[in-house]
Order: sequence, then structure tokens, then C-alpha cells
Amino acid sequence: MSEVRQWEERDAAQWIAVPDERSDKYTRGVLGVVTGSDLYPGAAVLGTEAAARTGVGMIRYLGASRPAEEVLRRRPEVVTAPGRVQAWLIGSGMDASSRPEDDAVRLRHAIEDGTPLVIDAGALDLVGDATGPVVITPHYRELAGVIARAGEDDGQAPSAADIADDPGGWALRASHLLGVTVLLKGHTTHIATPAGTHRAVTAGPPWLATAGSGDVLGGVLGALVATHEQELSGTREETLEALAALAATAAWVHGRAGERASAGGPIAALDIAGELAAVVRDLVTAGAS
Ligand SMILES: NC(=O)C1=CN([C@@H]2O[C@H](COP(=O)(O)OP(=O)(O)OC[C@H]3O[C@@H](n4cnc5c(N)ncnc54)[C@H](O)[C@@H]3O)[C@@H](O)[C@H]2O)[C@@H](O)CC1
Ligand SMILES: Nc1ncnc2c1ncn2[C@@H]1O[C@H](COP(=O)(O)OP(=O)(O)O)[C@@H](O)[C@H]1O
Repeated sequence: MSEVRQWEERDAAQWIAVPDERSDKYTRGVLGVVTGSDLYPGAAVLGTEAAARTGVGMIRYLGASRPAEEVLRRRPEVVTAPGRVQAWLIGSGMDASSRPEDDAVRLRHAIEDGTPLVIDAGALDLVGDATGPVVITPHYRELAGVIARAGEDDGQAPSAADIADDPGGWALRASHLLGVTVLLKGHTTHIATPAGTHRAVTAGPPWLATAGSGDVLGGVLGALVATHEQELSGTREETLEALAALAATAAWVHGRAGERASAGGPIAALDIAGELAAVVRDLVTAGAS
């Protein structure tokens, strides 16, 4: 049984990259994003908004044209021209069972370029094809699907209910099975690595259980991964460990932003994104003192 490390504010404060006088948008890090679809254009807006509010040098949105229009309407800072990126966020607001050929090509480009990947929702079926280091961000139903596709050792894939009964254990098993870092969402979010490390984050209120909340989390994590190129350039094990620290930090930041957005009442997902910059600012201030 591996030991669970509770991820707290002081831990998260170590994983925020603060720009200095020599920084430019490229040295800070560029996040490539392939999310959203005609069916779910809003997920692309939520993820890019969250990444921009978390802090990143540039966002390249390289998904389909309908969500691209919505993203640009909301965030004209986003660039839709292709180019180099330091990390990818893929899959939020996509449906693997009805994937258009254009999206298949876009996703293949992302998973084959060797840079770190955050894989969410409708790209989780591609986890085995990724060439770079990966962190996946499933909820319970999605993790059940991922494990079933990967083929559990004894052929007995868990149901979502099984995973809900032992989320930490299943995050660890899935991480070992797939060779990727796993962030399993829930009231407590569990982050596991193939080496058997286990972090847990309990930071946000149950009001976070609202449509689009996970799409915001994807954007936070994408921004954090894109801005830590150096920390993600070690051995495979070191890189998956750094991805786990970044994933735990994303869950903590998302939870705290949810707490602020809620103030005891209901939350709309875009409101979580609206609180992110203040949460990051407070973390940076706390880390500096
Ligand atoms: N604004 C947006 O664009 C949003 C996009 N989203 C995207 O939507 C896609 C699907 O995500 P899901 O997590 O919903 O997919 P899942 O495939 O995990 O969930 C669908 C399951 O929920 C069940 N279900 C549907 N409606 C239900 C109801 N009223 N009561 C009980 N069970 C019900 C279905 O039978 C199915 O088993 C993802 O790509 C995700 O990123 C979501 O994040 C929501 C917000
Ligand atoms: N009961 C809860 N308490 C606190 N946080 C929750 C709770 N339920 C869900 N969350 C958080 O809300 C988000 C929901 O993500 P997800 O299920 O992917 O939703 P969506 O697909 O609609 O964006 C996750 O970050 C998860 O950790």
C-alpha cells in the first residue's frame, strides 16, 4: 500500500512558474490546445479561458473551426496559427465515438510530437499511442472506460461504482497499467504515478460538481505543464513525477478557485476560471514570503 501525500497550499506554491525580466512569451511556454467540437464548443472556451487565467506565454488553439470562433470571441489573445508548443491539452469537449477525420488528424499530430500531453475526456482512447509523457484527467466513468480498453490483468475491468469505492487504489492501478500519470477527479482528487506515488487533493466544495468544471481543470493543468518545460525534461520517471506534482497543483488551484467562486453558493464553470488569477497571485505571494 503506498503512502498518500495530501497536497497543500505550500506544496502548490512550489509549482507556479513566475516570469522574470528576461522572460518572453515563448520562454514562458506555449500551450497547444485541441479541444471542443460542434457538439461541445463551450469546453474549448472554458479550457482556454482557464489556461489564460492560470498564466502561460501563449495559447495556440488548433481545434475545429466552430469552437475556434467561440474561443476567439472570448479570448482574442489566443493564436490559431500552428507552431511549436511546450505542451498539449487535448480531448475536452470531444466525443471519441463520433470523431471527424479532421479532428483525428489534429489529435494524431499532437500525440506524436513527443511533448508532454494532458489527455482529457474524448481523447482518452488515444493514451496508448502518445509518444511524449502523459497525464490523463478522467472522472470515474471515464477511468472505467480507459481501464476496460487497456485490458485489466485478470480481464475484470472495474465499473465506475468500483472506482468510486476505491479511487486512490484504482488511480494507482491504472497508472501502473498505462505507464502514465493519472489524475482521477472527484471530491477528493487522486494523482498517481507508475512508480506508485500517490497524492490527494481535497480543496473545493461539492458545488464544483457542475458541467464544464472539469474542462476548466484541464486548462489549468495545461498552463502549468506548458510553463514547466525544464522540470519535465528529466528521465521518464522524473517527468511523470513532475507531471503528478503539477496535476496536484492544478487540482488545488481549481479547488481554491471553486471555493472563491462559490462563497457557499452555486457556481457556473466560467466563474471558476474567473477566480484563477487571484488564486495564483495569492500562491505566488505565499511562496515568496
Ligand atoms: N460546455 C461544454 O461544452 C461541456 C462539455 N463537456 C464535455 O462533454 C463530453 C461528455 O462528458 P460526460 O462526462 O458527460 O460524458 P460521459 O460519457 O462520462 O457521461 C455520459 C454518461 O452519463 C449518463 N447520463 C447522461 N445524462 C444523464 C442524466 N440526466 N442522468 C443520469 N445519467 C445521465 C449517460 O447515460 C452516460 O452514461 C466530454 O467531452 C466533456 O468534456 C462537459 O464537460 C460538460 C460541459
Ligand atoms: N462532490 C464534489 N466535490 C468537489 N469537487 C467535485 C465534486 N464532484 C466533482 N468535483 C470536481 O469538479 C470537476 C468535474 O469534472 P468533470 O466530471 O470532468 O465535469 P465536466 O465533464 O462537466 O467538466 C472535477 O475537477 C472534480 O474534481
